[in-house]
Formats: sequence, C-alpha cells, structure tokens
Amino acid sequence: MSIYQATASAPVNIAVIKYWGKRDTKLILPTNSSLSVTLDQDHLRSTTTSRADASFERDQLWLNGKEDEIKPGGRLATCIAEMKRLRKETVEDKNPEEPKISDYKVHIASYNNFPTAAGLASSASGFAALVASLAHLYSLPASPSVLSAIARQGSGSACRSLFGGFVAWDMGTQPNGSDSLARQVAPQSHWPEMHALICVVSDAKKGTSSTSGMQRTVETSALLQHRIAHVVPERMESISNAILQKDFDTFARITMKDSNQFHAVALDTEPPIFYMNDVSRAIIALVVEYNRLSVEKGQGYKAAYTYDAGPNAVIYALEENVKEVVQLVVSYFPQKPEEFKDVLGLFGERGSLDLNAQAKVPVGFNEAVAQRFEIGAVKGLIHTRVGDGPRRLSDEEGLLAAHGLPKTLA
Ligand SMILES: Nc1ncnc2c1ncn2[C@@H]1O[C@H](COP(=O)(O)OP(=O)(O)OP(=O)(O)O)[C@@H](O)[C@H]1O
Ligand SMILES: C[C@@](O)(CCOP(=O)(O)OP(=O)(O)O)CC(=O)O
Repeated sequence: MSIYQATASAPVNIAVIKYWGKRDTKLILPTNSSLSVTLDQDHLRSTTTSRADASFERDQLWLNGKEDEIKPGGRLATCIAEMKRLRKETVEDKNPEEPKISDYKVHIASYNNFPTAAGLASSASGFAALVASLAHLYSLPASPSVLSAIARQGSGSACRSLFGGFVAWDMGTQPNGSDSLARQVAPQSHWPEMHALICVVSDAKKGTSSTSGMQRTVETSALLQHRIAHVVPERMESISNAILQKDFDTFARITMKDSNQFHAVALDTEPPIFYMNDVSRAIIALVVEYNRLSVEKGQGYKAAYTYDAGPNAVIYALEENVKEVVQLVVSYFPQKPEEFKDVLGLFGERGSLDLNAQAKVPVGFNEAVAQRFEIGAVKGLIHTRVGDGPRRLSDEEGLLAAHGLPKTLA
C-alpha cells in the first residue's frame, strides 16, 4: 500500500519594507507592498511533514508536538482546503490515473527550531513550510508564485518565504487577490555577503499580535494613509535598485527609515501600540553612532537595524563588518558564553570576541550614546545570512511515525 507523505522546510524572512495593514482581512490582501530578506534555514526554519491517508478521520496538525486546533474557516483550514483544491483541479481532474488523495484527510506535524509567536516570524516560515510540504505531497506542478498566494492566506508575511534571496510582495489591485503575490527581486547568490544578526531581547509571546495591531492601525491612523500613498511605492523601487546594485549604504538608510515609520504608525494607532523597549532603543543608538563614525571615515553606512512587531532587533550588515557589529553589541549587552551562537564560525575558538568586554568599541565611538546593560538584557545573538527558499527533505527526516502521529508522541 502506498504511503502519501512529504516533508519540507522553509525559512524565516525579515522585512525591510514592512507590511502593516490589510485591505481584505479574509484573503489577506495588504494596503502596501513590502520587501524582505529570506534568512538561512540552516539556522532558523520550520520543518513540516504532511501525510494523506484514507484511514484518517479528520485533518489534524501538531505544532512542536502539541495539537493545534484547525478551526473551520480559519487560516490553517483555508490553506489546507486551497491545496486540496489545487490537487484536484491541476492533477486528479486532468489525469484519471492519479490517486484521488485530495479526498483523504491529512495529518501534519511541524517543528520550529526557534521560539514560536515571539516576533521571530514563525508564522511566515510555518505557513510556507506547510504549503511547500503539501505541494510535494500532492505532486503539484505549482510555481512558488502560485504557492505564495496560498501561504499569504495563512499569514501575509508567509508569502515571501516561498522564495530565497530578496523578495517583494506586490500588493496587487484585484479584489480576488490573484495579483497579490511574492516575487524574487534577486536570488541568495546575488549578494551572499548580506548577513543578519538577530538580537533576542525577548522570546516571550507578544502583547498585541500583528493581526489585531495592524487592523487597529488601519482603522485609526492617518499617518498610515500617508505611508501607503506617498512613502512605500518610492521606497520599494529605491530599495530594489539598491539590492540590484549591491549598494549597502542606500539599503541601510531605507531599511532603518522604514522600520522607524512602521513603529511610528504603531504609535499613531489608537490606543497606541509600543513594540520596542529600552533595550531596542539602545541598540538603535549604537547602530546610529556606529554609522556616524563610518560616514565620518568616508565609508558610508555599515549596519541597518529593523524591528518587527516586538522588541527583537535584526541588524543587517555585510559579512566583512559583522565581527565589529557583534563586538559592539556585546560591549553593551554582555552575553553568557553559551548564548552566542557563532554558527558561521566568525570568531574561531572565540579568540577575538570578548563576551564581557567593557569598552571594545571602535576608536572615536561616543560611548555615551547608550548605557551598558546587565547580562540577560539581550538574551542571545543569532548570526545568520541571506538564504534559499523552501527545501524538500527526505522521508527519513519526516516528523510523522508509521501510525500517522508525530514521532515525538510515539
Ligand atoms: N510551523 C508552523 N506551522 C503552522 N503554523 C505555524 C507554525 N509556526 C507558527 N505557526 C502559526 O503562527 C502563529 C504565530 O504567529 P505570530 O504572528 O503570532 O508570531 P510570529 O510569526 O512569531 O511573529 P511575527 O509574524 O509578528 O514576526 C502560531 O500561533 C501558529 O498558529
Ligand atoms: C511587522 C511585520 O512582521 C508584520 C507581519 O505580519 P503577519 O504576516 O504576522 O500578519 P498576518 O498577515 O495578520 O498574519 C512586517 C512584515 O513582516 O512585513
């Protein structure tokens, strides 16, 4: 008897032009286009196994070993139903020899190798991995662009995780969402020197979810309307060009301005929404001073901070400058030795990184721009880089056991 099963992993993406606001909350159609960098799934990823079987009684999903309810009409149910529809229409109806597995219920097990719902974009990698694994299970001829329209209905930002590299989500104009799709601006190989340092300020579940926060902004913020009409269209074009020309200075300026404006529209919401805290703002001060010094030396901007709907910072920097940026952050936010994940081996045997440094800042750096914090203010640093899109994994890497329940429950 055949086993119909597939496993895929998908990356996280962190936007540099932020998506914030929906014009259609059911189809998840945004009020502005957005653009992100896909991060390397060697470090942060969601892995999902899907299986279809005639014996299954209902669609079920386990996230990190715990069953997550698939609410009728909810986002998970919509994505699964859309994938079954694609299987039926593009495979089974066209070829009667194909098994009618779109009629079977599915069991899905997923695992995030980083904190879920902590502002580290788990919904993005999660829905991208879900859609990618179902696409393999159903042997769909669908392109990443078609799949992006389905992942979008799980979580808007998830549509961008269907591609590697630098990815735009074009807002589209059609009421049915047919042109609200992700598109690759440049592949990972175009600018592999683009690295990212994630400063984990908090890995707790956040107070105001992106979904409810952005709707409140749409309903109450006049500044958001200005952003949508007059700011984002031009920024989308300028940052795409900066990426194509590998112009880090322009990339950094736009990235930081857009993060600032996103948090300004959050503050302009009624009641106001605050996602950043004192630690977030101190990291901004460090990056600003670091760039000031670099511009003074005639070298342009060398680091760019960005914050999503939470206090964690993501700092983009070119590979050649990452060591300096890490050292700077660690000088103000000392780390426990085990909490700096030097996954790319930047510091060898940690020879040149002083995890408790008091004053390891570049010459000329104004140390008064921020106070020095205690161990634990930044709970960990994750160094990663631009990465590729979803990957199909082997059956050995599957998360479901023979009986169709997660291996972790077996
Ligand atoms: N691997 C996964 N498979 C399916 N769904 C997932 C997966 N990971 C996360 N999700 C869904 O995404 C939700 C978390 O999304 P939420 O937007 O609250 O947090 P986040 O994605 O970490 O933060 P943000 O999107 O603001 O950066 C989870 O509660 C779950 O419903
Ligand atoms: C600040 C953001 O990270 C907001 C992400 O919002 P979500 O994609 O999580 O929202 P829903 O579509 O309601 O699921 C910016 C971005 O990723 O572009």
